[in-house]
Amino acid sequence: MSTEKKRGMFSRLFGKSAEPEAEAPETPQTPETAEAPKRSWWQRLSGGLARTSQAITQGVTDIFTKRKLDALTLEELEDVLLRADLGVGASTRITQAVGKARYEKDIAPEEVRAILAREVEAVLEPVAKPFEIDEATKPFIILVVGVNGSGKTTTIAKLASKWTGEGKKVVLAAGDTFRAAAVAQLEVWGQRLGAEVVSGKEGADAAGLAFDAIARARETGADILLMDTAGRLQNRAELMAELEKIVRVMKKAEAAAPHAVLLVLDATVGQNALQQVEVFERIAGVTGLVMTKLDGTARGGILVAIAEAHGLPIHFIGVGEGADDLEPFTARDFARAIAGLNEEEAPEAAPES
Ligand SMILES: Nc1nc2c(ncn2[C@@H]2O[C@H](COP(=O)(O)OP(=O)(O)OP(=O)(O)O)[C@@H](O)[C@H]2O)c(=O)[nH]1
Repeated sequence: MSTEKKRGMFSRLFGKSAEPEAEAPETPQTPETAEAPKRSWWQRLSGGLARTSQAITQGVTDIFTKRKLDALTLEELEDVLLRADLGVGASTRITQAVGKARYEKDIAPEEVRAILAREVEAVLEPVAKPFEIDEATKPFIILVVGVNGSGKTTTIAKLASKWTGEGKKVVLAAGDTFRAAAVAQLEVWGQRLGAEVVSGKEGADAAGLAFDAIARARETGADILLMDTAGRLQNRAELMAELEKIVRVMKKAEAAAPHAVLLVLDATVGQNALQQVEVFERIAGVTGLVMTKLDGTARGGILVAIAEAHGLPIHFIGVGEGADDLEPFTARDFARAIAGLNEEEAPEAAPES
């Protein structure tokens, strides 16, 4: 990505210019101090998933308004789910579950959407795992991998913002040594967030940089080391070999490293994401997924297909470019949002006896 683009990305993330200032601001701008009225996570999630949920709800309404539930309407429902990229397995199962409900009878579109939400939640629940940082392991070393432009650097900035905001000491390693713009950008973010950035010269060996970054994070008593890497297509053997080397060298510095390997997936790439998971998992030992750009697609069901196919934990999802637009993944909220249901009301507190 060009330097210009990266600058735009910075201002979208933190509402500020990406240029380092002559004088550092007294209080770094964080999402908490930004002036825009804060939308709740549900508002951002349902807003971000609007394209997917509209495609599904419109499809369901068109099919089931004034028509009974039979083989033809079920087939049409399955097509709507496949178009939203939920994958064959989940689409077939959901369709069967709807079929069982009221075969040969009328069914309201709302009822279909409720069944859909329930079934999607059942697929996602086992993979919706909070990202855990072992506090006893310092530095906790996180390697961030993915194809070009999937959102790695943005995700690192969002996570670093979250964790520095919680008072954790974070070191960033600018492992995308191919692009000077990426390194410069991470340095600006580091400055803003008060996180040290370890970087090398353009074209420097990324594995060597990883080794140095671990040493530096240790020296400075950091809680977390977030290691960025260059984007690489999963079918480019030499780039995947370089990634293998990064992992190998990290282990020389710290036998248990990396403690977590996050694969950042761009939801807009559709079914190709399934292959990305397979290759990155094999090469780098991916421990969990971050799915970005769910706001940029009507095919957000891909997350369901990935959950079914791979069973890897999904830790975070991104539904926009702002620092607040990345949140821990929860199966129920996601399922309700793509089925076009409302936010679930908090259960009322039990009356005191
Ligand atoms: N709409 C939207 N855009 C996002 C999201 N996450 C990241 N982006 C945008 O995606 C673009 C690429 O993000 P980067 O973080 O540069 O991606 P990268 O993986 O580091 O890219 P390379 O270093 O080129 O491999 C930027 O314009 C980001 O603002 C998201 O959840 N929603």
